Amino acid sequence: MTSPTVRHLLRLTDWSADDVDEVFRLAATFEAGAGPRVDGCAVLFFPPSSLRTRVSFERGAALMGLQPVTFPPETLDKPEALADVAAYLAAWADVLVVRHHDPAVLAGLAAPDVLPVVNAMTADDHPCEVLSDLYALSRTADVRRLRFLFVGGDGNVARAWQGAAQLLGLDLVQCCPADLRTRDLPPGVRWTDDLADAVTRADVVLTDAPGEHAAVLAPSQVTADLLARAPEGVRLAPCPPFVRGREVSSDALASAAFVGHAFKASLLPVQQAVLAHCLTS
Ligand SMILES: NC(=O)NCCC[C@H](N)C(=O)O
Repeated sequence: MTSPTVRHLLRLTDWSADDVDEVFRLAATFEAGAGPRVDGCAVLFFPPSSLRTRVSFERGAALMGLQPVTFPPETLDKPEALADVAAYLAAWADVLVVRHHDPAVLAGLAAPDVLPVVNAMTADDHPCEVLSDLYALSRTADVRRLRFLFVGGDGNVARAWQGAAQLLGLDLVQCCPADLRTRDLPPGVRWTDDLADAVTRADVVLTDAPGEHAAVLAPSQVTADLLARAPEGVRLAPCPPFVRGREVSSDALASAAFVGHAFKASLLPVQQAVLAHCLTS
């Protein structure tokens, strides 16, 4: 349970739909160059492999008045209690943005409620990524009326979409072989292994890197032929880093359905909005 005075973003299901609406409202103001200014310091933890989320958090923080100070996540892997780390950092920092594989590290930093902790990806969640895609979609559609098809097995991006579906009542189907599916799907989220059928009812097709399951997921590659079976106007938003010829084909990425590059531009205003929302609680 978090204190009412410190708002964290550890997982989307800790938030309310009103929080998401407020983040989208704030994101629109940041996009228009009129977002609130929040002077202070954001301490970020990112591995060297991070690209998009790190650039957009660092740039976004700087633009809104927060000085970004970035460390590798291993900085948090010392025997020192995470509550002590948070208590010391709170003297100079206003918010922590953390990418770390272990969600317990984020929970440990958040537990003393001395400053907000924002999840920039763990092994089992990625809320900012999904908020960004939903914001991009919300600019032209009512996301609650769209049908989402996640093509891929259990994982952090799958679970982030499932959390969003649970919170916002989204129509979401996971499509993958049975033994890769998420076991504890939230109420309302469905599973199928029939991709050719499921795509006929998909307005938004989502993917994630297959990790160690590339071979078994190869038949689930999203191709232009597959997308041709989808309703008109279908959008393909693969989670980067995607690989042509693995979870998506080159012709799918060259098709009009592909919105990936354009959608990720929203990481900047959405993450600024998340920071502002957490800092103004
Ligand atoms: N765009 C990103 O922030 N990357 C998401 C990578 C998700 C992938 N399942 C991973 O854990 O590396």
